[in-house]
Amino acid sequence: MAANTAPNTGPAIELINVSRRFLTPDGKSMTAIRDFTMTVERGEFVAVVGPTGCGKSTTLNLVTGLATPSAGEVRVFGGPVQGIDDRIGFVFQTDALFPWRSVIDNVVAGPLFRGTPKDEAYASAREWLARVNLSGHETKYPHQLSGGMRKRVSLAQTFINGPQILLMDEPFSALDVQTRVMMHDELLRLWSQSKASVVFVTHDLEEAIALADKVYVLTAGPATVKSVYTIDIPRPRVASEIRYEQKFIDISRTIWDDLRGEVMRGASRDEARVTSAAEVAA
Ligand SMILES: Nc1ncnc2c1ncn2[C@@H]1O[C@H](COP(=O)(O)OP(=O)(O)OP(=O)(O)O)[C@@H](O)[C@H]1O
Repeated sequence: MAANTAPNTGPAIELINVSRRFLTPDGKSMTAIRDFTMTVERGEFVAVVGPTGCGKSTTLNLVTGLATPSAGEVRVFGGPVQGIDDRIGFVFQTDALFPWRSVIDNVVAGPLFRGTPKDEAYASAREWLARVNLSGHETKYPHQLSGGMRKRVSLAQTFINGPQILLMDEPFSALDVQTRVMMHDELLRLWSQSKASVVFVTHDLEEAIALADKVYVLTAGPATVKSVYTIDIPRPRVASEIRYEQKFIDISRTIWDDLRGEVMRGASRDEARVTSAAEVAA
């Protein structure tokens, strides 16, 4: 496979005054993101929180190239976004596991696709499965695993490719609370060894604070950056414990005071939409 010749300077990700508009089914223009500016430094963990439907996933799609900006500029390692970039890995809410493949065959898929020799690829997959505590489960199929185990397979499947940027869109939101907190510690451990730059989209403010170096609070749509908070809680962090610390509670209260207004604004707009739709239908 050809070496990646994309530029490799500057911060990991820059969104500079980006706007993104979509056409609605009735032909009107709808602005999902407006004048959005965000910088993710190399090795930085950034969390993005905001009301439902405000435009969080669209920011990730702009980085992957799945969406193109209507105005402004998106840069990855100093260069424009051009097609699929093999330096970027993803973990989404729904698993991207092939149900017909065993656990190890799911994890090995990336390296084999990139041309890694078979023995080497399988050795690496076994190693990554050990790192996410799934040794002994290699030959099982996804349907035989719990939600948390499937998520750990997803992490191994992503980290095995050595992504320099990791985009995560509500990756743990389908898990129960206890499993989710365990996954936070798992993710922090893998991330601290990988030095990847992360953008983690979530509805869960506590999750954002426990994991991130910086938390971006977005406005109710169209999404703009309302505030950016630096989370000065030292690392390594134990996500399952720091949420009981006074400093964590104080940070949560400050950011929630800021976010609450946007959540209420988003909710009252949704309500108005439902009411007017009901009026049209009546
Ligand atoms: N391809 C598209 N075509 C038309 N509209 C779109 C498209 N993608 C997103 N939108 C709209 O843009 C807005 C923002 O969507 P987006 O999925 O980015 O929000 P979100 O904050 O991630 O949502 P949620 O919190 O529900 O996950 C929404 O109103 C959505 O309907």
